[in-house]
Amino acid sequence: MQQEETKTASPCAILVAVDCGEGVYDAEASLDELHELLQSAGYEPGPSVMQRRESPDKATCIGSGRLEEIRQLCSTQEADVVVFDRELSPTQLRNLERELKIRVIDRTMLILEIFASRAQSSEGKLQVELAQLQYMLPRLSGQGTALSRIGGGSGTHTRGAGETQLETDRRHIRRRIESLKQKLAESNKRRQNLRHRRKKNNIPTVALVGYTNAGKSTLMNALTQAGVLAEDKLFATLDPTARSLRLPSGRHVVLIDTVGLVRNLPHHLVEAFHSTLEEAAQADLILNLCDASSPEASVHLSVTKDLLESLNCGETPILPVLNKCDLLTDPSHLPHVGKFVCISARYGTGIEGLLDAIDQSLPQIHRRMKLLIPFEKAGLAARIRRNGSILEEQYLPEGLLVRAMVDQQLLEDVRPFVVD
Ligand SMILES: Nc1nc2c(ncn2[C@@H]2O[C@H](COP(=O)(O)OP(=O)(O)OP(=O)(O)O)[C@@H](O)[C@H]2O)c(=O)[nH]1
Ligand SMILES: [Mg+2]
Repeated sequence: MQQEETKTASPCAILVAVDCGEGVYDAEASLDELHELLQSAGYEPGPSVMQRRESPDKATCIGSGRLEEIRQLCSTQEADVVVFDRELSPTQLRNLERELKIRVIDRTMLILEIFASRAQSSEGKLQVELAQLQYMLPRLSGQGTALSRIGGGSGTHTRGAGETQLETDRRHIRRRIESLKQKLAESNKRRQNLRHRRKKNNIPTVALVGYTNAGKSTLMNALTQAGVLAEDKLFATLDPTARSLRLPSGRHVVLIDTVGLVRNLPHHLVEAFHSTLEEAAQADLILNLCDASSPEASVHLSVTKDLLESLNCGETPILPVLNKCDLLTDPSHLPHVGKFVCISARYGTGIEGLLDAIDQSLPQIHRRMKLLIPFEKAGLAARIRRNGSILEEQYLPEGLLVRAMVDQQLLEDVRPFVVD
């Protein structure tokens, strides 16, 4: 008996790119990325359609000929969704869904969807929900489909006198947006307090920034496995994406993981993640991690750098870290980025070099302190002098009383001898 053909479990998507010749837009590369984004969102990418035109059609983004082609494709491919590789205006989205009688999403909605499924920390979840609601608010069609997709649920809210369902939904969303903003402001405050505490304790922060899939989390884990991750005695409450790390010099730093980037990151998302990304931009050192085996590595590095610059990273040194070097067959394919470190986070190659580079790239900070050093620890005074300076010294029966500028690297060692 012939087996009945079953449709694959993942929804099938038709990809659409409209190339209007904008300077930096590379339709092919962007479509490839859309392909990957679809896969990571759990879709099955189907055929793609590309159109070059002077400007996007105001009503439907693409021309009527291509629209017909997509309609055909949808039916032959039994597609479930059509994905546009650019942002669609509320009008375009509405018209396209009406014309194609199928779910239509744009690149931004897709990215937001991925973020929503990935967000782990409660703050991350709030940030993504805020971005989604802000994006959807003007795009509500009144049919309730958009809302139900992002978990808002439509038709369940009490309608005010004379209100249409659409108005009710909008009112509900606006209220939720306000409440999300408030919650985020609170957690932002908590984060600021943490940051101040670290500053006071002189603990430098190192931010791990980079394109999605560059290997940031793998690197975080590699550092843990290398045994260099100190248990966080110093900071009782680190947020889930920050960890304490001890460098070979003995200096402690806080390593911050950040949200993965993609080109044309939806601006709503950047806005929602502003405080997190800004924290990264304000770190003492930024590691710009990229997948060195990707032919797009240079683009990825510059997308990240541009974003950081838009966040006023100012004087913060940025160290490019080329990851996945185990996959590199031809080293001449490395992106040209000046000083950089090559590693393989997966195999732990180059991790020591990276830690040394972090040590060297961090600004050397000296701290003024008063210490009572027992005579048997006289060697410590010599080390302080070598890496910093002793401003005043006095011999007491208990030991040497000094006022000194102590190098960051020695902070741990001198801690037991600090006097107020
Ligand atoms: N071959 C190889 N694969 C690696 C290396 N580092 C990471 N990967 C793989 O790359 C993929 C992505 O790694 P992640 O650590 O999740 O990347 P990420 O930067 O945290 O990604 P996002 O969380 O999406 O921003 C995983 O499948 C890793 O196993 C490496 O050095 N070599
Ligand atoms: Mg990650």
